[in-house]
Amino acid sequence: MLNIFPSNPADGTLSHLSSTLPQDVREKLINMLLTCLAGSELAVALYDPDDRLQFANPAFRDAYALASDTYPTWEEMLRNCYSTGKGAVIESDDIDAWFADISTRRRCARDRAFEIDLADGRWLRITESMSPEGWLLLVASDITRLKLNERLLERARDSAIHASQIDPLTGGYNRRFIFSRLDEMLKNAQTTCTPLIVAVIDLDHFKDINDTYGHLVGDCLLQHFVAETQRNLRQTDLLGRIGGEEFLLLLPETSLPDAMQMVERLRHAIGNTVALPEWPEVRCNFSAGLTGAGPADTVSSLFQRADQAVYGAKQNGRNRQVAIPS
Ligand SMILES: Nc1nc2c(ncn2[C@@H]2O[C@H](COP(=O)(O)OP(=O)(O)OP(=O)(O)O)[C@@H](O)[C@H]2O)c(=O)[nH]1
Repeated sequence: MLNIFPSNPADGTLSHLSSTLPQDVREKLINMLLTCLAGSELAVALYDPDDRLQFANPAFRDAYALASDTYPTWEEMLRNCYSTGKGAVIESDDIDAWFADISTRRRCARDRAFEIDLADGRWLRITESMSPEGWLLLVASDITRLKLNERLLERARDSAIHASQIDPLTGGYNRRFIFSRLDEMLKNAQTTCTPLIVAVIDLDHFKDINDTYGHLVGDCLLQHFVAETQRNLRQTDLLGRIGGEEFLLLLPETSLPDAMQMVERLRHAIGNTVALPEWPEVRCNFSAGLTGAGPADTVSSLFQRADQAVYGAKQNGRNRQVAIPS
């Protein structure tokens, strides 16, 4: 059934054609249009006001897995896609609920555009135009290449973000990221008058470990420290590597005594476990310097105080913590 031109076309273009062009010229034009559509990569279809397909070119039939002699309604066509797994991909466990949702957007605007993906992996961008009588023209172009480029760009963006935040050796946060979070957390703590504890943690005698066992063993110890610490942190706490064997730990909404208890637990847990089974004698001891954020603190003053505290811990014999209140 081909019924593109109703007996009294009200569509502007068709009226124009019918009123000004002789019958034979009109037929020639229509034939030419149909020939172009038959060979076009654009998928084109026309639905009548009852949403029944009245015309579809081969590209459209191919996209929606429609046999050449079928003229289903829009809903029949999509239900067929759903049940056969061909044509348009419909990701839903409940096809009726899916139709209820999608129907709220269909035929609501004269022109609209959207994207769909097909079971064969292609992506189409569809534009719909509706005539005043409710005839719906669909034109779809293949945007698979664009989509793939978009995916590549997204992946590149994600790995750039990852690289800008993550320390490649330990997989923990890097210096830039942890300091930017410290800035945010400090502002938040000062605005909300909630406590924030900052701890600088420095592994002890790390040079000796490198010198005795080699750099790779030192690397493994750094990885072990980060993994073990992260395992012991709350979700809101953050650890970042700010130097070779130096780390910054941020503990929001924590009092200084609680933070000291937590760091002490961590120091025992890490120092008492065998980090590297091949070298059971190698232990991961650290010194820590803690301080709390005050109302007048800046990132720099806070860090300097925590750094001064860790220096005190080193001076006092290492493998311990020193706290300087805000
Ligand atoms: N394996 C390894 N070593 C590193 C890395 N970054 C820095 N280092 C080493 O860490 C060591 C730090 O030495 P020091 O600053 O003297 O500190 P320390 O030996 O731990 O001494 P204290 O801090 O005083 O206990 C140096 O030998 C650095 O080469 C790294 O990514 N991997």
